[in-house]
Amino acid sequence: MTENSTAPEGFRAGFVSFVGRPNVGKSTLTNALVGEKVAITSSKPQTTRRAIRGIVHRPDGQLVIVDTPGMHRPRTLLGERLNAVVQNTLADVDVIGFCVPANEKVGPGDKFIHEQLEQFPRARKVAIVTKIDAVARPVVAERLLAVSAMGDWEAIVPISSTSRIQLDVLGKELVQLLPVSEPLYPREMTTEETLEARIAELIRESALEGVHDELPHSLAVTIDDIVERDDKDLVEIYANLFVERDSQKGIVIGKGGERLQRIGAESRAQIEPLIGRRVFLSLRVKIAKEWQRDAKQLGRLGF
Ligand SMILES: Nc1nc2c(ncn2[C@@H]2O[C@H](COP(=O)(O)OP(=O)(O)OP(=O)(O)O)[C@@H](O)[C@H]2O)c(=O)[nH]1
Repeated sequence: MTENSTAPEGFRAGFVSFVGRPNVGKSTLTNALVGEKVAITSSKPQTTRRAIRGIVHRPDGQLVIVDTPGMHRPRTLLGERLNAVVQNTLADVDVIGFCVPANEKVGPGDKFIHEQLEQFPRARKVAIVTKIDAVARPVVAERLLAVSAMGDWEAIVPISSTSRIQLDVLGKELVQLLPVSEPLYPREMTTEETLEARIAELIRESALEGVHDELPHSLAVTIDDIVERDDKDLVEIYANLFVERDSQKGIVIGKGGERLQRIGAESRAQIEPLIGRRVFLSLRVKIAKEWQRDAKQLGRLGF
């Protein structure tokens, strides 16, 4: 601590990343800890695309959460880029929270990811058993044992993000493993992402709601323009929804444009509180063929 320090003695700050198979609840956990909607959650796997930072301000420390996409074996170029993001992120964090869901057995997918963690010796490892609200206590105990048998952990913490069980305990455990440091970010900050990126993600989340199969990987949102009107208390947002195929375009738009309208209404309801203004939202659905495999297209869509 420096002479001018405003942080209390022993204050800690640093970077934490949650890893685990798709759908184990990493984004939901980030949101629950940060207390503001920052990462995409969806009932469909592999929807988190970007390293998003959520910042948890606690009296004892500051946790900067880097939310990584699910680690998986690359199949497309997009998959490879996601994994590159994961690699770069994990090489740099102080703590890795390895998440396994209480409502599924620890399996080969979990073991694969656990093995990858050896590449990051710098980070201290904590095991987190998520979704404990979804199972009976003996099942939680079984999972804790299985995780404990996998290796050495600084701590093993069972939690539920949706029922808010043990979140404070987890926060405390994570902070204790961070270096003693001044806060890294100002108090009022909860995320480092740009407003534009957050808006695009809210739209993407609404567009994915209730649709199935490979649509999650085949949907990208770009923002063309954000216009603040002088004559009214209104912000105009022009966004594009990119899909790969005609059939997917149909899914997004829905019968008579019904689904697209709902996507617009739902996104707007979330964007308005975010920017504190009334919003006019224009959504256009476009096809970018095979964009997942095309490096040029990926660059254009911001990956
Ligand atoms: N019952 C229960 N469900 C949860 C909990 N946390 C998350 N879920 C659900 O699990 C699903 C996946 O959650 P996400 O947070 O999107 O999972 P993720 O690990 O970030 O997924 P990817 O982005 O695909 O890597 C969602 O349907 C959540 O509502 C929990 O504590 N309890």
